[in-house]
Amino acid sequence: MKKGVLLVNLGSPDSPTPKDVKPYLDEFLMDERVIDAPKWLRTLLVRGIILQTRPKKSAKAYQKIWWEEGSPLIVISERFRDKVKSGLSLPVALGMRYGSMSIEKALGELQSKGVDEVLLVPLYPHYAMSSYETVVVKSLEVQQQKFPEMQVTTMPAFYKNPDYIKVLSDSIAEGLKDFDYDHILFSYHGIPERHIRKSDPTKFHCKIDGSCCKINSVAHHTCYRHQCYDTTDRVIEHMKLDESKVSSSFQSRLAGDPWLKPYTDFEFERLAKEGKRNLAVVTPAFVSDCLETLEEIAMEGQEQFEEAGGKHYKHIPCLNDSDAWVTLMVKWIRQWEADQSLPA
Ligand SMILES: C=CC1=C(C)c2cc3[nH]c(cc4nc(cc5[nH]c(cc1n2)c(C)c5CCC(=O)O)C(CCC(=O)O)=C4C)c(C)c3C=C
Ligand SMILES: [Fe+2]
Ligand SMILES: [Fe+2]
Repeated sequence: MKKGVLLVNLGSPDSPTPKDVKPYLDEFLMDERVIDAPKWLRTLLVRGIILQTRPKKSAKAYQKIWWEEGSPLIVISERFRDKVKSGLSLPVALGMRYGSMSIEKALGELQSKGVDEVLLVPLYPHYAMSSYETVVVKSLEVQQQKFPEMQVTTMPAFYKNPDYIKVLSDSIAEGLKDFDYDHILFSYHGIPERHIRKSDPTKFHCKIDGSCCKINSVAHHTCYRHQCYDTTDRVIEHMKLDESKVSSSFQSRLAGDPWLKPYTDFEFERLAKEGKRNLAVVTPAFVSDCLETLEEIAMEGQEQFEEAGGKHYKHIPCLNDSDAWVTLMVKWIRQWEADQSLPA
């Protein structure tokens, strides 16, 4: 069999205009793992309400961060793919869960190179039904329908892998080199609390009560909240940080039901009001900078923190196409190529 790699990230609209943002948001929010209501209700919510106003608002936000070459998330993911590819002798393709750079096109590219054994790499460190799981389900659906001769192996969420924690910690240390922080906020993308309960295979462990994520359980394999806190704890340990100067929060919520707390925007205010003057923010739920880090955190976050009395603010970039991150991905892929082993 001939091996190849499929990297998958979330995707972006084709351009930062309402005309292109609308179909992208439609595909994204009509995903039953993102808005998990019955189809009739999801259609009513998304097409009847959200898509009436959000494309215009989102397009404005995209315009603030858009690069000459295109969407930062796409451009960074392409640079990452190219660098990973140059460290390997097997084909590497990049697909997006939503938008025009589809998973189908990427698998087709691998097929045209004779690949029939694929390592699927969802570019998310943590498991959530709205990120990692939907990439896996969609990729397997496309494989079964269009490429039945292919075999697919999936890389697990790597949030606690010691090599990943080292690469993340080193990137944070680099970002803090010229910044005399008095607090570091780990801001993760939020999800509705309901999704945590839905993904709990025991159906009783995850109570989101402050302690369940610390008590050992099989539920942690699919508990996004546990995995986020675990990443923060491991970085604290690796970097020997003062625990009292670090906290975690969840950003980017949509209106409606309760999302994971504490909410990042409320934390900016709380930390400033508590007298924190110099705030560093790291966003480890994303491997590539994107709308949610470049606009919501780097731009809006700074404004919110400073308005509440904060003085100095620094967003530490994601791993992006840094040499250390590329080298680690190449190492994981080579291990799979050699003996099928996957990072744990
Ligand atoms: C950690 C990864 C992500 C999870 C989990 C996630 C859940 C999630 N997202 C929405 C709604 C939106 N997210 C949007 C942008 C966006 N989300 C992620 C990652 C995760 N989302 C990324 C990387 C991006 C940026 C994409 C880019 O092009 O840069 C958007 C679009 C922008 C906007 O209108 O705000 C929406 C909408 C939900 C509802 C959800 C879980 C239920
Ligand atoms: Fe999102
Ligand atoms: Fe949990």
